[in-house]
Amino acid sequence: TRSSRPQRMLAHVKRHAARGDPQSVIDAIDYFCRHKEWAMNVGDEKGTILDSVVCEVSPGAVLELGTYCGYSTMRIARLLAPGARLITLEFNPANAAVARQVIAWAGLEHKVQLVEGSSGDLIPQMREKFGIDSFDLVFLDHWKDWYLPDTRLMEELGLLHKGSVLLADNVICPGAPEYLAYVRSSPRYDSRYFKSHLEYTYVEDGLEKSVFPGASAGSRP
Ligand SMILES: Oc1cc(-c2ccc(F)cc2)cc2nccnc12
Ligand SMILES: [Mg+2]
Repeated sequence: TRSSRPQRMLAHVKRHAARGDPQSVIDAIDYFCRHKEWAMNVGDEKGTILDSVVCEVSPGAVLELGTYCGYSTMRIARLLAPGARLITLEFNPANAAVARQVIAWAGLEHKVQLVEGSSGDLIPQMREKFGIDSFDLVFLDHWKDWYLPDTRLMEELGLLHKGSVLLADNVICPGAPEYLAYVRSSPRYDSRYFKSHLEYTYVEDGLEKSVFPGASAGSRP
């Protein structure tokens, strides 16, 4: 049967990127998506914003919702300090299989834990299964309808601490209106929009960065 786009992307990485060199893997994927086949990686333009937020937060524990082929997983993992951990959740087993190979080609598998399944099922297991107490940074890049319910779930489970940062992709295209309304209106978040473009296109899109000021904020004094 015909190969999938993620499989063709992986083949391109193996042909053009150097093992153990994350930047060359990132560059190969960007080349593939810009010149051969578009794919829904966060991309180089929004990726630069992601990089700057990761460096600013310098997180010890990161959760990524939506791995896809591992592009943003690598962008985050390559910037993590020794001992820092990135857990990435992917719903689609075929995509997860490709992502594992991409992450391994970059030599970043020791910094990343890729877990297959739905975020709604896995988020409640973070403590017991992965020994995570709370996340310093969460990158939301899965199905837009799940941004808000998953955020509420993380709040309720106490997985966000004072200063935890939520960074959400695609808040304009495809769009996450309910999520945006929530983080921008709730006294519980300081939210800021980073205007950019949909990966590899001139269509507007952007990232929303929302800092969780702490569970007490917004509740009655
Ligand atoms: O970055 C993204 C872009 C798109 C997407 C698809 C088709 C279009 F026409 C426009 C945008 C979907 C995404 N789904 C999940 C996570 N990230 C996505
Ligand atoms: Mg995206």
